Amino acid sequence: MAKRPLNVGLIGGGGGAFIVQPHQRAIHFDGTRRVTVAALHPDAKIAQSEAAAWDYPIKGYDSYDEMIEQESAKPIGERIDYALIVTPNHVHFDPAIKCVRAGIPVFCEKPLTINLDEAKQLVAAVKEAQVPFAVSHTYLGHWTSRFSRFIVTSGLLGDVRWVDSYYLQGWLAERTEDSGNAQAEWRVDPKKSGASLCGGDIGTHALMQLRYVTGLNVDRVQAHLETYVKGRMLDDHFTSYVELSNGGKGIVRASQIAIGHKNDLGIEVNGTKGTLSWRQEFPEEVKIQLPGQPDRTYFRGAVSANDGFLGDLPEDLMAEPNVPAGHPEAFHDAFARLHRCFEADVRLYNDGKPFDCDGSKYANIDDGYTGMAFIEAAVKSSKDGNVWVQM
Ligand SMILES: NC(=O)C1=CN([C@@H]2O[C@H](COP(=O)(O)OP(=O)(O)OC[C@H]3O[C@@H](n4cnc5c(N)ncnc54)[C@H](OP(=O)(O)O)[C@@H]3O)[C@@H](O)[C@H]2O)C=CC1
Ligand SMILES: O=C1CO[C@H](CO)[C@@H](O)[C@@H]1O
Repeated sequence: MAKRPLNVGLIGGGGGAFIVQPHQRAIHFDGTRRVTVAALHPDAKIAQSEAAAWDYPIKGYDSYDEMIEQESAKPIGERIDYALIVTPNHVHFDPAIKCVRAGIPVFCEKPLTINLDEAKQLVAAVKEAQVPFAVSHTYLGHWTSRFSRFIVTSGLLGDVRWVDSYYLQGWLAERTEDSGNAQAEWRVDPKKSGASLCGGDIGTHALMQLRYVTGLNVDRVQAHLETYVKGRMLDDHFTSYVELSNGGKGIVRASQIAIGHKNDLGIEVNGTKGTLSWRQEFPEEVKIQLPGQPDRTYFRGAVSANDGFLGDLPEDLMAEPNVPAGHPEAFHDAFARLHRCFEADVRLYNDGKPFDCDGSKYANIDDGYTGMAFIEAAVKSSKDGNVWVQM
């Protein structure tokens, strides 16, 4: 029997907002989810006019408070099945905790909050309410990220010795915030962004990629937060040396002043038996290098078991919906995979059944918390003279 499409409510996203658009496309990707309602703007009038002008019919709410109150009063099937929070960082905590307390599952943009105290409160609320909660670490949604995780965590590269996880951009190399760029304006404001600009905005993606692909945690961090563009109150360049939970080490680094780099997120893992490398700007390829052997490049869609390096491949990995090799998947596919996996947990939740939300398919509330703990530790380390700080 055809499934009832899940109803999604947007919080934020009016006007020329950015990340709402890839999300709403990804929500509609499978036909099993759709956007039905939205609180698109802090100003009620604008929120309503933006909703009325939306590209397909949605119900507009004056505010997210009104949306949460009215939607949570409806029965499952009529109300929103989950809320997507795509507001600037300082407007994550309030709508997220209100949704959670109202029993509404949340798909929240990263970083989880603007400080660790908010993150702690949110974790407690999610644990108490037992609702599915996703944090939007986009790049885990690439099939090749899943594949990389399998390769590293199954021990095919031996023990992890060193990891370089990075996210390099150049769009804030000048005072972009003075040129009417709304996305830059709030990101450079500590009240809206949090204690770190570059680390919070994109360093958290690099940290999450490291933790996801290796299955390891960061135990200690020693960081340099630097500001190259004059007049900024926050870092636009972020470098951290980290100790991993298996005794290995690595670098989690990010830059927004690296001219020429667009969204250059990537990871290299050096194990005792080989090296894996992956870059999200070329998300169809995973490179494996083994001593004394020619380099191997695996292309999504063209991976087969028992090829002399890979053993058997996990059924759920191979069963993930994708298109044949050579028809490239990218950013929107990654978002869609995250929403698809979240949908599965939301459906279980709606049916009163146990759901996973275990971090293997998308980042969960604990991952969001870890991102904030990492930023807090890195900021402290940098301020205190680049000392080691325990996570
Ligand atoms: N996962 C990923 O790959 C990405 C994640 N992000 C994250 O997504 C979030 C949004 O970033 P981005 O899209 O670039 O930001 P934008 O500034 O483009 O969009 C934010 C939107 O939220 C609206 N908004 C602000 N306050 C409220 C409120 N109280 N109620 C309703 N709407 C509100 C803004 O309206 P107005 O501006 O008019 O106030 C704007 O429409 C950030 O947390 C960012 O870190 C961003 C890019 C990529
Ligand atoms: O999380 C993010 C990833 O992509 C964006 C750019 O396209 C970032 O700047 C952003 O905040």
